Amino acid sequence: MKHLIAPSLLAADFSNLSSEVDMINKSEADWFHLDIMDGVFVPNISFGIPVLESIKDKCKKPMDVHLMIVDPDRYIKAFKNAGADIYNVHYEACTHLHRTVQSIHKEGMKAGVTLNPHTPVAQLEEIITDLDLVLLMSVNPGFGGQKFIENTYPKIERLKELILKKNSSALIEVDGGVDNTNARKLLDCGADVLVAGSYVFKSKNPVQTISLLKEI
Ligand SMILES: O=C(CO)[C@H](O)[C@H](O)COP(=O)(O)O
Ligand SMILES: [Fe+2]
Repeated sequence: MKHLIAPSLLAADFSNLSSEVDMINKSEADWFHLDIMDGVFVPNISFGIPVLESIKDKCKKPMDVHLMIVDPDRYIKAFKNAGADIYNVHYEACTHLHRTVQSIHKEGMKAGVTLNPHTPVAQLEEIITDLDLVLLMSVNPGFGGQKFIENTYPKIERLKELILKKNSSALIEVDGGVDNTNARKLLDCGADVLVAGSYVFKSKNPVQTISLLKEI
């Protein structure tokens, strides 16, 4: 499978959101990556359901929603109604992860589980066959523009091994500090989806930057 690119709107110009969405629609990007932060699970607040609702009809590609919030179970239906296609919850925020994954699927969304940099992939051993996606954080969640954590490479390899061992079809997504210096190696280690925020939106030509990531 050709790898997928999911630009993170966290780094977009919010005063120009509509044209940023159009830019992604026109580009070779595969998904919209939407970072939801509640100021509790992570020390930052981003945007929420009303913003997604206002762009959902404009977004012509799947909406990959990354929930950096406590108790993500409470908002499964609300985000589904706001246009989410993929509902990515943090392992660290879920007490009854299996039930959460069931609820996400019941709403007709793909279920993703995100791991913070310190959380071992082995924590997913008993649930990996139920997942559509595992998102590995390659920075500590909460902010864009942070430095990529090098331990992500062997972590991808360990996750890939687990996925193969369990015959799971889960995709591996990597999020945080992704750019042209690490993308090739991330794909070689087994990543299927690359999230990129600052690298795309702070570049001179974001459409071209997305193509560059896509053609790696
Ligand atoms: O989840 C996130 C932060 O918690 C963002 O998706 C991530 O940081 C992308 O931004 P950048 O590419 O600038 O690191
Ligand atoms: Fe994210």
